[in-house]
Amino acid sequence: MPRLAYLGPEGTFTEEALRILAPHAERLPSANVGAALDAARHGEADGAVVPLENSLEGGITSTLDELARGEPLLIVAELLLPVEFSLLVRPGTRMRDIKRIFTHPAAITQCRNFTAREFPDAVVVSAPSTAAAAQEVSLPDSPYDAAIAARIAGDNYGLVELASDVGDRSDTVTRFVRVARPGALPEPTGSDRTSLVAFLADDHPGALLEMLTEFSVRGVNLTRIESRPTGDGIGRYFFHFDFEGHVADARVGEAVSGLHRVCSDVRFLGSYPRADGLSPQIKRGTADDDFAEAASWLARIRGGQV
Ligand SMILES: O=C(O)C(=O)C[C@]1(C(=O)O)C=C[C@@H](O)C=C1
Repeated sequence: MPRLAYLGPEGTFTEEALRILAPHAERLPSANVGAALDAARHGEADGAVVPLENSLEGGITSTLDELARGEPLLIVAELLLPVEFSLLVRPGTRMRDIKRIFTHPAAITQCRNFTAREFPDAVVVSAPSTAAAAQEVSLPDSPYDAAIAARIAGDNYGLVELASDVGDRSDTVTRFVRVARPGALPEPTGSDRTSLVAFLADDHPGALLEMLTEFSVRGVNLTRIESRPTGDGIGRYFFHFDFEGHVADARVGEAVSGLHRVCSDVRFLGSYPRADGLSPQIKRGTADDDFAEAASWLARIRGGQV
């Protein structure tokens, strides 16, 4: 039975994602994303499940930054999970009593219209996770009056649901990934995604375009690009890329090795099956057979067979 670390405590959306991704795994709650990834890195867990991207908010920066540094980890699976937030209170609390709300920063952003409309004067404070907020609010002497979290977190910690589906959009989805220590990659399925982090060799006009060209000329479709600060000063950024295909596909392999040539560093974060099951459109001349045929043609002309 694999042991998987996750952003805890019990009742987070991440736990729900883990239960779906690995129903038989032993679940090890961690205080934050960094701790969950470190548990996987140091062998206290066999892997971890962490949030990576939200359909409203974009990349989950704590995860993006943690995956870009420290001992490398590989993404081996992904899951798309609809997220529905509830307003949870201790029994007896009424709407008009709510002055201080506790929740995860991602939930603060996703429920901004609701909190501004219903509680214009309330303070909304960041919690380590939505379930950590619910757990805290359940304490009789908590300084917070309400948590925004999954309904299940309310059940876990004895809270009452005062309002349901309080997110600004009812169709919000978070993408979660399962990571493992480096090892064999998941087999290509024909519906795969690859992730990596690329660091610029030097800052010059067109540097980003050079990276994008490596994908474009091989017909590799990007599904996410995100710049994150390196921390070395204003204007210094590195780039997260997600794109269609598996590194075993010729066009993807060529694009990744092209990036390796033009960047100072490329950290490969894995090739894994896509949760949505979509297959890439293969542009003319970029199928595996096209690359193989071109390679044998090149070998022939190099041998003087024209
Ligand atoms: O706090 C949680 O319940 C989490 O699993 C984290 C998280 C996130 O980081 O995006 C996951 C899904 C929601 O978008 C809100 C919070």
